[in-house]
Amino acid sequence: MNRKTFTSTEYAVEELSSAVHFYTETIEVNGLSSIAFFEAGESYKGKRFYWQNREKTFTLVGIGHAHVITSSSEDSRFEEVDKQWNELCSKIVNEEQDLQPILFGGFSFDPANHLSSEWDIFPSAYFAVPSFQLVIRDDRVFISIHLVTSELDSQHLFDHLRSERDDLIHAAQVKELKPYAKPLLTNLEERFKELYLDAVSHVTKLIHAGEAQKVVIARSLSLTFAEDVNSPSAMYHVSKEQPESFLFGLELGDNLFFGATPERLVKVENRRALSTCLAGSINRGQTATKDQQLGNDLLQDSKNREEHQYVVDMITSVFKQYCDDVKVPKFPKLMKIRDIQHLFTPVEGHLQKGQGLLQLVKDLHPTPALGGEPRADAMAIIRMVEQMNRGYYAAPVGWIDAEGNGEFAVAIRSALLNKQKAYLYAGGGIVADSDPTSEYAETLVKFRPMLRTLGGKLNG
Ligand SMILES: C=C(O[C@@H]1C=C(C(=O)O)C=C[C@H]1O)C(=O)O
Ligand SMILES: [Mg+2]
Repeated sequence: MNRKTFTSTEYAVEELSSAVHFYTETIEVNGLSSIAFFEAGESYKGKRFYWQNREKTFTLVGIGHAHVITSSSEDSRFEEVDKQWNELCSKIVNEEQDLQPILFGGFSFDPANHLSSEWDIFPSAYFAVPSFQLVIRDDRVFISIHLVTSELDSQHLFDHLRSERDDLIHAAQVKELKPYAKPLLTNLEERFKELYLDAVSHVTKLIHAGEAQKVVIARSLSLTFAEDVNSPSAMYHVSKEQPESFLFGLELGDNLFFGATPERLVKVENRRALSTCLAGSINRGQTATKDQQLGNDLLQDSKNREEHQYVVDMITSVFKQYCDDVKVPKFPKLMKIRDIQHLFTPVEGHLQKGQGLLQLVKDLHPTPALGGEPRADAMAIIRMVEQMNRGYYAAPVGWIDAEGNGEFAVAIRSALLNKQKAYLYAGGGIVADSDPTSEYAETLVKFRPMLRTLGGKLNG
């Protein structure tokens, strides 16, 4: 068995030995709840993941690790993940199967940020091929087993996995999903609130002085609960809170990084690439008329249009390097989700030969929706003024298959849960005209879905 040994911060990059084989087997089963399956894998706690796309046409759950791919590199993590994944795929034994194994995981926002934080055990890239993989695609449910091994007699290992798979399916089918109680919150702290307000006003000055055009500044909340909150209940609640979003959950040790994000970074399906420019925000209205009025105000607001346009220009220019037939609508539309409305512009194109999803992720991250413009200046300013480590917040999270299809979302509207503690993150795009109190108010709205998920509330 090819095992990796790593300490909390350093992850070894291992070459796969030539004797390694990657065995897979997929069966189709009758209806199964994805959350019940995730929960059935409780003995694999710390080694599970969950994903559902925005359209709800694709759900993915991973239990256990057949193989882990990580990187602690600052500048070649995307290439390392890509290379190791391609190498592993070349070891697939039974390739004729329709359903290929999937690699799921995420990257940190800024690997050059070395501030010690709640994210310390997360490497700059962390991906896994699950031992047991559930895929629900267009209402059909598939369960796969994956085994990466160099043992000559792998048959008994595989038989063992088959019987575990049957137990997982059985547990997920017979167990009634109990409506989990919301966690009981005992403390909520706005971390570094004053620092955040100062940072926003400082950044507007830097922008006036020509140091950058846009910089996204974020802050965080720290929550404490009466008891440990488990991952299945967190995933259950988040799936109820913001249906019009990508749902994701990624366990590592005692942590669950999870959220409900409306923002797609990039999707590749049969060489067609899609991205979503999302930036510019306003509240939802109390009535339909008021809501429409707010939406129209947002569409015409020059500060928000400016925040948005940097994102459109940047994503368009990356797409033009990688794709043919790039299409970008001239004007943004509204994306309305439960608590907030955003300006959004879809960008699409046809991937050129030799280009792939992870290369696009590398060049797109961070877009000016989460970093700023120009990118390098904005990142330096964020490192200087934010006084926190974003960890995986605002960074790419998603999956890729053996054919290079896959999708990455931008992990906003998210939280890091660790037993009795959770950290929530939210930010906003600062431009020359930004005002600290309205930016603060915008983050309050962006915290709402994860706060509700975790049983908390903030006024404002
Ligand atoms: C930074 C966040 O959201 C981003 C910032 C937005 C804005 O400032 O208008 C809008 C959508 C996102 O791209 C967040 O939710 O934390
Ligand atoms: Mg904004």
